[in-house]
Amino acid sequence: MATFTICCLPGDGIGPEITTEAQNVLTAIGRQFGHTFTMTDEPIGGAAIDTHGVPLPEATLQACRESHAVLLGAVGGPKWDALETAIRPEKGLLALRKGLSLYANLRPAVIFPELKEASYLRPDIVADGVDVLVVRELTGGIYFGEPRGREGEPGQRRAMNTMVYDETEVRRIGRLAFEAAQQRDKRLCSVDKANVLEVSQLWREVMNELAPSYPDVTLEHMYVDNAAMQLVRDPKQFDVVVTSNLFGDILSDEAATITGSIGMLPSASLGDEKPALFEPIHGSAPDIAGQDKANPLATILSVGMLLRFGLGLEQEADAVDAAVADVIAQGLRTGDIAGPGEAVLGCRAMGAAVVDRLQARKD
Ligand SMILES: NC(=O)c1ccc[n+]([C@@H]2O[C@H](COP(=O)([O-])OP(=O)(O)OC[C@H]3O[C@@H](n4cnc5c(N)ncnc54)[C@H](O)[C@@H]3O)[C@@H](O)[C@H]2O)c1
Ligand SMILES: CC(C)[C@H](C(=O)O)[C@@H](O)C(=O)O
Ligand SMILES: [Mg+2]
Repeated sequence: MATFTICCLPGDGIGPEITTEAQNVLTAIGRQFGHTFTMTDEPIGGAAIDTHGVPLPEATLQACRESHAVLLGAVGGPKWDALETAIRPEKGLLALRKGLSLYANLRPAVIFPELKEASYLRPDIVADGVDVLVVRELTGGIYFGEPRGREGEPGQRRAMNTMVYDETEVRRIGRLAFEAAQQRDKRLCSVDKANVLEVSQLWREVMNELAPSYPDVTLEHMYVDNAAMQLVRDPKQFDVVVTSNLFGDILSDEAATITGSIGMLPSASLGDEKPALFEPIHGSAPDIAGQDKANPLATILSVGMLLRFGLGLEQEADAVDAAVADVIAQGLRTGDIAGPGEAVLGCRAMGAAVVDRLQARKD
């Protein structure tokens, strides 16, 4: 029994809707296991631009630093699309990840047995299940490299981003990925573009240097273009995938096709220090915002990761994962994972169903 401070950042679009459901699950876990989760909502993204003029107010970053873990909904949306890059809502999220030194983003793509029909992949491909962990480097690469910006001459606009990795940055994400593979099926695939990019050649060298320290793990390398194809052609060949910031962003959205919906993919962003950050991999889904249509399960599964990786509460995390598995097994579906003719629940009803299952499992 303990008291934990959780800094919640609902953000924009569907962010507040899915965060509310995740907070209800956390409260239910607290009731069940005798913990107190003190949750405070802080502004980030477009919502913070509207109220504070910046996407990551200093007070938000400070509140995150003073918490045991951070739970984020999503940021961004058309309302802020015309803003210059420096103050776009997404900038706040990137500054938060960098500000908390969260260099490792774990994105598990697991197919629930009852959702095989919802998968975009052929039935024979997902028949035996799929379980891939994408380990995405999160605070380096082309997202943060210098120089960046706009230059050029009249009549010829030019823009620039730079992909940079230090060996230290590659080594620390590599270690984490090897260790993750040791806990799983002991297969690590490092994804790069070493046939073209210097940065990828360094990435590959460092991964190869690490390999002898993990003799139980099989390391292979794959070019990102091939990896994008193999992920949907034969996802079972992958156990843990480690890759750079941009490649990981793209491949993890692609991995969502395996599970049936991006609304099912949670994530944990970890550094060497606490607090860590937990968020669904999807965005603010402006097309369905405010309509009670969003799937809250990616955010609820992120609460599971928060309990496991952020607070070290394994049993509590297992309870969340089991409750989500139960509602899926019961046939409860939001619109994004519903098959033809299946009844569709809203975001609130799906969140409430998970809370009910937690209660039922306890009784
Ligand atoms: N971590 C984040 O906060 C994050 C991540 C990705 C995109 N974004 C931002 O979100 C905004 C919209 O981006 P986008 O449209 O490219 O990506 P998106 O992930 O928001 O939406 C892509 C598609 O997936 C659907 N979708 C997403 N989450 C869903 C859920 N929980 N339930 C059901 N359907 C869901 C949407 O309705 C949409 O059709 C942009 O401003 C983008 O920069 C933020
Ligand atoms: C919103 C954007 C900055 C973000 C990213 O690219 O990291 C998002 O796509 C994600 O996957 O979390
Ligand atoms: Mg993304």
